[in-house]
Formats: sequence, C-alpha cells, structure tokens
Amino acid sequence: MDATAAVRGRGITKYFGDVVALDNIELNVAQGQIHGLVGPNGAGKTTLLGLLLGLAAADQGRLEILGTAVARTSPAPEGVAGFVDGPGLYPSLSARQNLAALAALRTRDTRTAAVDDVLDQVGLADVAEDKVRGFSLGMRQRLGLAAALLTKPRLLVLDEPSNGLDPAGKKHVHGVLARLAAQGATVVLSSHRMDDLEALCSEVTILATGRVVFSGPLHKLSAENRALDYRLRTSDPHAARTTALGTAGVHVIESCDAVNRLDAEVLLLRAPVAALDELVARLVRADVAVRELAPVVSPLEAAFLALTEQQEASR
Ligand SMILES: Nc1ncnc2c1ncn2[C@@H]1O[C@H](COP(=O)(O)OP(=O)(O)OP(=O)(O)O)[C@@H](O)[C@H]1O
Repeated sequence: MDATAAVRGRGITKYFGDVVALDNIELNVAQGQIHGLVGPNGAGKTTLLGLLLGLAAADQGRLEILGTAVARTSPAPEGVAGFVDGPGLYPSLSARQNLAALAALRTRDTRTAAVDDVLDQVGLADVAEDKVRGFSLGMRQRLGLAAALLTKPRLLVLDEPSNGLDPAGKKHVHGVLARLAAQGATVVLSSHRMDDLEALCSEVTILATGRVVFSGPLHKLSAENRALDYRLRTSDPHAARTTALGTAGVHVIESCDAVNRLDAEVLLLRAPVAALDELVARLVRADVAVRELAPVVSPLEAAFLALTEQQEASR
C-alpha cells in the first residue's frame, strides 16, 4: 500500500437486500487530506463512511485503512474515530460528563485536561456543565466532534458535520478540522453544502446511485471546460444583451425566474470561460462597464449537478 494513503478502497460493493448501496467504489484518500464525499440523497455516502468506521463490512472489494487491510470480521483499525447518523450521546449527562465518561471508558483516564481542551476546541466550554438534553443539533454535532477528538484520531470520519451549525459553530469546526489535517491526520466527511466542501477540502468524491462519478482535486472540477450559468450586470443592459447575442459560445438565458425578472438590469448567460472572456473584452471595447459577473452556482455545484444528473439519467 502507498505509504501516504490513509484510505484505499478497491471495488467496494455493499448490498442491502436488492439495493446496491455501493457499486464497485474506488477511493483514495492521502494522509493529511480533508476529503469530501458529496452526492444526492441515497447516493451511498453514509454507507461508505460506515465501512470506514467499521460499523459494517463490504460485501465485495478490498478496503485498507491506515495501512491495514480491513477484514469482514475485524473492527476498524486503531486511530479511526467519528460518527454517522449523529453522535451517540447521553442526554441526561452534561457535555463534560459525556466526554469524561467516554475518556474513562477508553483510557481509564478521568483527568479533565483533555476534556477541557476538546470542549474549548469546539467552542462548548461555556456550556460544559449543561445537560445534553437541552442541546441544539449544532451543539450535539460539536460535542460529537469533541468526543472523537479525545481519541486523537489519525482518521476522522464525519457524516454531515456541518448540519445545524450556526456561523460561529462552523468556524470552530472548520478550524478544528484544518488544524487536525495540518498535524497530519486525515479527515473524510460528507456534506450537502458545496460551499463547506470548497472551503475545507482539497479533494472530493462525488457519488451518485452508489457509483463514483468523480474523484480528485477540486480544481479539476472547476478547470473543466464546461459552460456555466453567470449573472451579468452592466451599465447598459440593452447593449450588453446585443453584444452577448453576437458573441460565439455565449447563450442568453431568457429567465422565467421571478427574482431575475424583477431585476431587469441582470442578464443571465450560459458560457464556457473562453467565450465569457471574449464577451467581457467586447463590452469593454463598446464602453459598457461590467459591474457584476458571477456564476449563479459555484463550479463545484455546477459539476455536481451535471455529473449526478447524467448518472441518474443513465440508470
Ligand atoms: N440499513 C439499511 N437497510 C436497507 N437499505 C439501506 C440501509 N442503509 C442504506 N440503505 C440504502 O442504501 C442506499 C444508500 O444509502 P445511504 O444512507 O448510504 O445514502 P446517503 O448518500 O448517505 O444519503 P443521504 O444524503 O440521504 O444521507 C439507499 O438506497 C438506502 O435506501
């Protein structure tokens, strides 16, 4: 196995009765990487994360985690922590008691220094003595992350860790994950939020109906020569429209969207980057000022929609 790989999956297949939840999955995650799993509902993300955590075994294929081949009967290798379907917590105990209980179970160590440190890292120090019963979803997610941190994981596996987080909570969680990765730990997480994945991950795997439709660096998705939808606001919408219609590769979208119809100054365009560059040059030559030019959805989201729609259509 490649010494720098934290996860290596080959031909991973998992069935639930007649349902093929994972279909011949290939997955490579380098050590120290934050790797995002993204895909529509039912794509297989939670199933795959569950295999990494040792909660279930693949029916076919070979999975190596932290240099160890995972056998059907063996638990996940040492150094793996995380959760799927929300963290398991005791509602009647406080945040601190939950963590102290876990620490005692795992290491027979009831000292509080490590507990205080992880509570602080996830931004829950102020509510350490509050019962988990009263915690919001975002607070539970942060406490689940704190519990995983207690084990000093070399591979952290998280199913939608951003679920329910407010901006401050998200900042804490992103900071924790980035620090972990900088220290050499590996993080594999799923999310439905493209902006989170773009902020955190260097590589992503896109799943659709149990198959990998893309896996690799984020920049490869955005660099692909695909036409995206853009909003264009200029000093002269009429001239901009005429120029756009006369520029090869640029398609003017006649919007039926109420928001854009109200904003008559905004033109919706579909174009690859090269055609867009040509349009901007023409607008400048025509003395039309470009006040806003932005993709309607991010390149990752556009790629995600295109790839997953293709896969769904070919089923
Ligand atoms: N325990 C189970 N029993 C039967 N079918 C299951 C089970 N777990 C998952 N599945 C099926 O396997 C497929 C993949 O489900 P999974 O939960 O992994 O998807 P997901 O990408 O995590 O979806 P979501 O975004 O909705 O969380 C789905 O068709 C689901 O119905």
